[in-house]
Amino acid sequence: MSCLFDNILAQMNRIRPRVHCLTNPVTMQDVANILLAAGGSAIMAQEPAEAAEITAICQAVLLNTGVPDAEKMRACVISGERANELGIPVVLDPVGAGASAFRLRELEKLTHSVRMALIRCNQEEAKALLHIWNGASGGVESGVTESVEEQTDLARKLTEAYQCAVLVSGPRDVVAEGGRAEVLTGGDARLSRITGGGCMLSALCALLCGAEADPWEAARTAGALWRSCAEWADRESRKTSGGIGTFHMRLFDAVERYFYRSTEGK
Ligand SMILES: Nc1ncnc2c1ncn2[C@@H]1O[C@H](COP(=O)(O)OP(=O)(O)OP(=O)(O)O)[C@@H](O)[C@H]1O
Ligand SMILES: Cc1ncsc1CCO
Repeated sequence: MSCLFDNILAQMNRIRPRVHCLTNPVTMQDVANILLAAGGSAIMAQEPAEAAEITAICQAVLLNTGVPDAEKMRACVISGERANELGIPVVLDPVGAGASAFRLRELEKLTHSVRMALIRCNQEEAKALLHIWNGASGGVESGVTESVEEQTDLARKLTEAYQCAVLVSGPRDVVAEGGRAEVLTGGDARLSRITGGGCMLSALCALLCGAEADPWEAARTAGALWRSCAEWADRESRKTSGGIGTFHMRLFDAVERYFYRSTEGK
């Protein structure tokens, strides 16, 4: 499978993008480690006074709005605006967008100020961003799992509304941009039993965007390989009768295996 993605992976491993992550404390360490395992690196900085400066030394920006507060959201706008000025790709992970009015209002402000290269979200978050969600929120988990047709329709509407590539995740993922859409299958359901499965996927999308990949290519590559990683981690953990903790750890081994290439002298 990875040979399909050799060019994009070679490019990422040559550039070794540094991603400015405005992320959430729940998954911050996993996000930093998954980027290192894949071949890139992370810098987490969310003080508004330094956000623009840190953005300028990175190849991509990840705006993960889990655990939001007013100052963090201000830093997201500053970083995103600077990235737009410098032509640095911005990936949005609107964690729990449908969970509170505050989140949705702040996300509206953010998306009005910053042009995203890619939005990676679950199905409830997609509906919230489209203002078609008024059900009981699943919090940061999705409160909705649609049919493949409905999920594809959701992804198409999101790409149209936000004029960027999108990856709407769930039991299967749908990547969409402009008129095209692709469904990614496989993977392992245990990915939804650890926290941060989506946060890490968003980070991998940002990493590939930072390797000068087209956001559509970045999303379908990260999405497909992340599913392969989950399958591999599932197989490996079961060999030693490992449970969900072993699965979590094996995901990092899998990302090294599927994404990382050592480069001479490094
Ligand atoms: N039932 C499933 N089978 C296979 N893969 C799944 C399943 N559910 C989720 N995934 C995968 O898990 C990853 C996380 O997707 P999910 O939709 O759970 O994101 P999320 O809710 O934003 O996650 P988090 O907030 O925990 O970071 C994606 O790669 C997704 O495709
Ligand atoms: C559990 C949780 N709460 C806010 S962010 C987060 C991690 C999953 O996005």
